[in-house]
Amino acid sequence: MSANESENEIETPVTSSQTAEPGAPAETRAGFVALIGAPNAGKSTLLNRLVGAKLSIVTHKVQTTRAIMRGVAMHEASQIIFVDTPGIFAPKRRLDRAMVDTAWGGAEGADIVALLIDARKGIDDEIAPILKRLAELKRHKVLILNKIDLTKREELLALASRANAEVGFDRTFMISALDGDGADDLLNYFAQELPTGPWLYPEDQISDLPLRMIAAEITREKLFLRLHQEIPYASTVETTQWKELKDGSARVEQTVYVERESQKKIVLGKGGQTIKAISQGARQDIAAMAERPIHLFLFVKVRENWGNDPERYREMGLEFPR
Ligand SMILES: Nc1nc2c(ncn2[C@@H]2O[C@H](COP(=O)(O)OP(=O)(O)OP(=O)(O)O)[C@@H](O)[C@H]2O)c(=O)[nH]1
Repeated sequence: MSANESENEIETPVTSSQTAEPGAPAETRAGFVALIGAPNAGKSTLLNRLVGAKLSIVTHKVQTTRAIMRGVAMHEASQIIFVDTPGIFAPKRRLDRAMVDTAWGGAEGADIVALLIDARKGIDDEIAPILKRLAELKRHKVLILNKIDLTKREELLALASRANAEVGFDRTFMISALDGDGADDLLNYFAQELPTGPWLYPEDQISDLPLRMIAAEITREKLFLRLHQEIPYASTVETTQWKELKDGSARVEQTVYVERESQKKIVLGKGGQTIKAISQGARQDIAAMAERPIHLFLFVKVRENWGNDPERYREMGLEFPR
């Protein structure tokens, strides 16, 4: 483990304007799909199918942001970024209830909102309030009835018409996330419907992107636990490198962005003590999350006006510009 304040050895994070690389198909599309579903509706199963392996790791959710990146699917010339909006379902604790509006904010920022329903369960007490709220949401909306392998056709049709009577979805899909039935149609649809524009993430980072983001969130948490009085909320952490090493460990480089030189000094602490302690705590948690030993390198950089740069937020996929 080491903490380093030098800026020279670090890769420059790739910005979205750089991601429309030569060789990429002419008309690229990219956007956010908010996948909402009750626990056990089959979200993870569906995402694993659409995005591919490596996703299971992101079940360790970080509940501090409005929308949580769950994975990125590349399909033809489209980059489909799936986000989760935790807290929409079953807000039991008071804190959760307070988070519900925030969670819906995540859905509002997405290009497409997709509601996944376990067709066997139908519209129960959990789903009914979600439908009500979705009806008011002015967004591109999609209904996905899952587990059709366990459901009779008549029941599916009845369920589809009932849900559509309430919400008026732009499209309804009937799928089995488990055996893959209907998954390709869904992927084609998302790929076609997202707005045209450059990809938001470089292709070679996609498989470990969720890991990178959760790792950044862990370090940010350590930073704020220690320095919340001195450091403004706008400060942030980005994982700039995640490299799997042959011995099964990973080398992770992160940059802590602050707005002023004086804040950089605070983050570093006397003789680098503060950043060392932050790094140590973060390394342990990242290693536990990624289930492998981690070599963590932290850098501190001053970036003025960071908080006002919406492009930055979008690039992180966590907060949507309004
Ligand atoms: N038969 C059948 N089972 C499915 C299907 N999709 C998911 N399942 C099963 O339903 C259960 C829940 O699936 P998950 O993908 O873990 O559900 P989830 O919505 O991600 O659940 P949370 O992580 O709690 O939000 C698992 O046992 C899956 O195997 C399907 O299409 N058919």
